[in-house]
Amino acid sequence: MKLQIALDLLSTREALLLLGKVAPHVDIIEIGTPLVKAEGLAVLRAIKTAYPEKELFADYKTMDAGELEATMAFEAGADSVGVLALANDATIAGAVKAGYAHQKRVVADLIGVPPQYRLSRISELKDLGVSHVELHAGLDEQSLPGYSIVDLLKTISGSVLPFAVAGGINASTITTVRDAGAEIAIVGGGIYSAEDPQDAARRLRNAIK
Ligand SMILES: O=C(CO)[C@H](O)[C@H](O)COP(=O)(O)O
Repeated sequence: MKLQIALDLLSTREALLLLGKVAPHVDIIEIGTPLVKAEGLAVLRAIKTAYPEKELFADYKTMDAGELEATMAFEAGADSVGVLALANDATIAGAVKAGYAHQKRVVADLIGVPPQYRLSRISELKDLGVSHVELHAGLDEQSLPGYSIVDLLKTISGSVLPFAVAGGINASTITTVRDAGAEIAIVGGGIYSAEDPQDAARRLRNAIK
C-alpha cells in the first residue's frame, strides 16, 4: 500500500516547508483542495519542480467541466487528478478522456455518495473508463459524532476498482486500511497537525512496511 500526504494547507511556502520534513516517507504528494484554491496552478508547478520523482495528485474535486479541469491539472504537472463521483457522467467521461490524452490517472472521489449506492456507482464509474476510486469521509463528516473508519471501510468491500482511502487516518488506523485492501492510504491531519510531522510520517510508513 502506498502512502499519500494530503497537503490541506494554505500556501506553497507552508507546503514546501512540510515536505522538507516528510517527503522521504511518502509515495504520493496531494495538493489539497484548500491549497489549490489558494494558490492555483502555480502550486502544482512548484511542487512538481521540487519533487519530480514523486507522484503528484491534484485534489480538484471536479464537479463540472471534467475535461477542462483535468487537462489544466495535468498540464501543470499533476500525475493524477480527482473528480467527484457524484458528478454527471459526462463530467466523469470528460476527465477520463483527458487522462487518456495525457497518459495520466483520474481518481473518482466517492465523498458524499451515500453508502448504499457506493458499489453500484463504482460499477458505473468502471464502465465510464475510471480506473481508480477514493473512499472518502471528508473533514466535516469525520467531525460528526459516531464517525468510524471501520464502518467506512465496510462500504467498499466488493469494489470492482482499486481504491484509495481518506478519512482521518492515523498511525493506529492505517493497518486496518491496508488490511481492507486499499491501494493507497491518504493522510492529511494525521501528519500536518501532528506535534512532530516528520515522526508522524515515519511512524505511518513503518506501520505499513
Ligand atoms: O480531501 C480531504 C478533505 O476533503 C482531505 O485531504 C482528506 O480527507 C485527507 O485528510 P485527513 O487525513 O485529514 O482526513
